[in-house]
Amino acid sequence: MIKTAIVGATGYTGSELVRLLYNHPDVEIQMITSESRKGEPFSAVHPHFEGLVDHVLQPASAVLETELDMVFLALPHGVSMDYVKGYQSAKFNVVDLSGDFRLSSPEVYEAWYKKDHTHPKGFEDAVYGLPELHSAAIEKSSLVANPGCYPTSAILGLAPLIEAGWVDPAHVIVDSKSGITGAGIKAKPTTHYSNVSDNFKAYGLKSHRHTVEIQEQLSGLRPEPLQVQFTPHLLPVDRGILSTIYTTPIREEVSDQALRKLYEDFYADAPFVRLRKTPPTLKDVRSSNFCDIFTTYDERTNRIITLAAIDNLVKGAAGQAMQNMNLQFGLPETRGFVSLPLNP
Ligand SMILES: NC(=O)C1=CN([C@@H]2O[C@H](COP(=O)(O)OP(=O)(O)OC[C@H]3O[C@@H](n4cnc5c(N)ncnc54)[C@H](OP(=O)(O)O)[C@@H]3O)[C@@H](O)[C@H]2O)C=CC1
Ligand SMILES: CC(=O)N[C@@H](CCC(=O)OP(=O)(O)O)C(=O)O
Repeated sequence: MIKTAIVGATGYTGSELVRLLYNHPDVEIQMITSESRKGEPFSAVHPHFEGLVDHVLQPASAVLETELDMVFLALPHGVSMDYVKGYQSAKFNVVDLSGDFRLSSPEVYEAWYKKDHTHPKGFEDAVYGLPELHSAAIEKSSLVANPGCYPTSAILGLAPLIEAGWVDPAHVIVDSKSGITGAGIKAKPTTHYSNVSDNFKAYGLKSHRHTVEIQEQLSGLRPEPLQVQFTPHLLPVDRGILSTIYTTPIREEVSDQALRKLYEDFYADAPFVRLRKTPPTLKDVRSSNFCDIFTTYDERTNRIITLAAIDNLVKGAAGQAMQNMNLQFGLPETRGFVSLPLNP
């Protein structure tokens, strides 16, 4: 059994990790931590786990005093980096759900996150945890930087087109919409009920930190300079992301049939990417680890439109983290995933 700790489990991704790991046949949830609620049962914080997961919440400092094989960090960015620094000589594997080690260098991080990085060495060790692109490196890594939710949908939607050189890399437009759990559990004006309910808005224009994450990952697939215009939006739903991606083909022959073949070949060994024949909806992937993709060519405008849908808490966070853990421990990527999409 993989003895596992979840650090920061009073938040949304932490509790989602517990929900998924509970059903994993090779995992024993050894420890769940919280600073703000330590000493209370996990199920007192998340009552839907009552009678299922009643572990007493430990302080995160207990991680280093316990025999563990696996630690998930479900902490805010800027907080995770110090934990990773403290785990340098530990024997367990780590998947960090924050953005602290996803980018190429501390300099790029500091430019986009507008904060200092306290553990630059982590960038040398961390592997970007998108299994569809980096499974071989993830298998060998003890520190995985789990991707952001928006980047997961955008990169999976674009990777086949970029790698094949089918589209103009200088003009890629990613228009994404996310449910409110993407913003974390802490109440803030932007997540206030009356600001979200019956409303819809764009935010982070020109400057959202996921722009550089998407750009860096896609740039690794192709030598030409790549420029992404990324605009996130907040939907009045609790979970789910739908990204609508516009690209301009630079090869002569593009058709729906050719696009389908390109994506099928690229994702031949990707069990969680479903190539859809119709545009996916959020509920088609809700609660599952699927990324559903639909792509089509519009002859009138000479554009390719690609849609990618994920559950931000599953494929966009906790599910992807469990998929990465499976790879780190030499298990099939799909091991332990039992939840089918929840629709309605
Ligand atoms: N929500 C999403 O859809 C996604 C989130 N992520 C990333 O995953 C990480 C966790 O996200 P999420 O679960 O949504 O976050 P939440 O805000 O819901 O939870 C974070 C938890 O971290 C703990 N924590 C420890 N130290 C601090 C601190 N100094 N300030 C605030 N909280 C602290 C808190 O628990 P306690 O105080 O009890 O210890 C809190 O419950 C983040 O880095 C986020 O960016 C990535 C992809 C998608
Ligand atoms: C709806 C919403 O607010 N979403 C978050 C992104 C969530 C996520 O994946 O963020 P990390 O890169 O920090 O892990 C945001 O835009 O900041």
